Amino acid sequence: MAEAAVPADIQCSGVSRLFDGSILAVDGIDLTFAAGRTTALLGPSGCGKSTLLRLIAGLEDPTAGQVLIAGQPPQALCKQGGLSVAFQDPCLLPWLTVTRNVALGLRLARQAPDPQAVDQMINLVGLGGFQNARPAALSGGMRQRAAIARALVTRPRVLLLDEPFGALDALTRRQLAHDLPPLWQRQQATTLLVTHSVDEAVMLADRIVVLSPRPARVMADLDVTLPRSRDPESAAFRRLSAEVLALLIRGGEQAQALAAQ
Ligand SMILES: Nc1ncnc2c1ncn2[C@@H]1O[C@H](COP(=O)(O)OP(=O)(O)OP(=O)(O)O)[C@@H](O)[C@H]1O
Repeated sequence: MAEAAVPADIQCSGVSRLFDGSILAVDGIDLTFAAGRTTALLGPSGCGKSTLLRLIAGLEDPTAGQVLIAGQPPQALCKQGGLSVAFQDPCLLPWLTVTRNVALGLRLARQAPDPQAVDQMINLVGLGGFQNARPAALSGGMRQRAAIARALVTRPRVLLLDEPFGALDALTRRQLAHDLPPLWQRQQATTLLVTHSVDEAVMLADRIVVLSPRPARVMADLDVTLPRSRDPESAAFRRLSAEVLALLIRGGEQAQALAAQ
């Protein structure tokens, strides 16, 4: 199995999304995500993070502005099987084994069957020995490992992750956040990670974009220059975490002050 796909940059120009004529979820986002980098999107609950990710995935259309991936609309990359999405809910088909659930990723991306790649990916995510298990026989963390395997087996150029570890207990979350990111970093997919966890963002991302309370606007955009193999106990890590947390809190306070006017 080839390790890396050809990366693709993502360009959001003036992207807005209005729901039901009055709920502005995303407002005029101008962001470029460089090919092959991992960006964490952070923001308060309900601010529009998932909407922005869905717009980039081509699952929603913007009401203004446009999203281009490698110069094309997202739907073009989807049709070529170059874009994978993983959500908080692993969305496995309960009647299929792990192997067939992961192989489904290739089918949905219109790629040729590749049993060897499927088996290799299952082993890489740490599910070796569970190829014939059905989702009901797996723990929550194992199901999420299978979902990530399904997303990565296609070697996507763009990987969109919406709180992939969000529904897991703290220990499992930590374990998966340790085990799985090296796999997508090795594939060099352009990765966007929506998360509520400041520490997860600082641990995994090359860049952190902090969004304002709804409607989502870019409030801060930081490069994470800490070397890889980051130590969450180090002074530099703690300093950056505190800085990002302060930005989030400040954004929430500003929104409250505006609402009270
Ligand atoms: N299909 C829809 N129809 C109407 N409103 C919607 C729709 N999808 C999202 N919204 C609204 O848009 C806003 C942003 O929602 P979104 O799910 O993008 O936020 P989020 O930041 O991902 O939230 P959370 O962190 O809690 O998952 C919310 O007010 C939500 O109710």
